[in-house]
Amino acid sequence: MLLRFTKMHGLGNDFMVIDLVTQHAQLSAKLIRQWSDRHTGIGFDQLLVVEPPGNPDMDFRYRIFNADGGEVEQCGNGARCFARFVQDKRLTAKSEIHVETAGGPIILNVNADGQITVDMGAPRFSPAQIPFQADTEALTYTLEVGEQQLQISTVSMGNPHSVTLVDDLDSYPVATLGPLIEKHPRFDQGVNAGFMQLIDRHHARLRVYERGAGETLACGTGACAAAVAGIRLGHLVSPVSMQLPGGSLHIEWAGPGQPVMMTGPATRVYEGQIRV
Ligand SMILES: N[C@H](CCC[C@H](N)C(=O)O)C(=O)O
Repeated sequence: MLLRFTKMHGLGNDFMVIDLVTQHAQLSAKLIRQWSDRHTGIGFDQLLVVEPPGNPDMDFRYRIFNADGGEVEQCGNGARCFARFVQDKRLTAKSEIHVETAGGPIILNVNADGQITVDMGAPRFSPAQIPFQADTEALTYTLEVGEQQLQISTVSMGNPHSVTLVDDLDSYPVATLGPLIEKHPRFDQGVNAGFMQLIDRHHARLRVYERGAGETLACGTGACAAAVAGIRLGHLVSPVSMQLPGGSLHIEWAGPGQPVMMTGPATRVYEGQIRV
């Protein structure tokens, strides 16, 4: 059987997107790892799956799988591509789309200028919600990483994030420290390791070594987590322009209990078919 898919990206964070509303396929971690391979497969950071909603009040279910085949709770860049995809495929005529994810409900708005704004829900901070092993909740924690002691913030956007402030992002050893943080034993379910350089009160630069995918050109939930961490520490003020290697995202957060609003592009690359 041939399975139709669309290759898309959000600021270079790239995706295979499949519609399992009008198609049927049995996915496995092994098959997803084959598809994600950039030499022998399609190649992507994440696979995004569109399904009918479980909750009748929602428009769709949105499932996310990392390149390593693991299913995860949330993907911000993917959410913008999801909105573009379901409109392109005429799966909805709505411009405000309510979506259920394993990390909680999100709301996608396709704006007149073609940018997409996502209500990512409220960030969570307690160690149990990350999850992260710590005796009490704090703004920052000391994490033993190799020979170093890093100061990190932790934020859940439905998926787990650590944020480390650095002075010089370009020379920072993300390739070395990223995987050590990603699989650090204090993060029971792994973590996306963000590294942020402050520019001014409304601007910062960010690199993210993603759980299950490695360093990506952009990470939407990572941008949200870093902006929130910077605001909580008093270094940043909403709105924040978060500059990633693949481009910038506009992040707004009005404070505890409030949703994080992320705005950015979604790009179609090509339509494909693969035999399953
Ligand atoms: N690697 C992430 C999922 C993708 C997040 C990222 N691509 C985004 O845009 O938010 C995780 O394991 O939680």
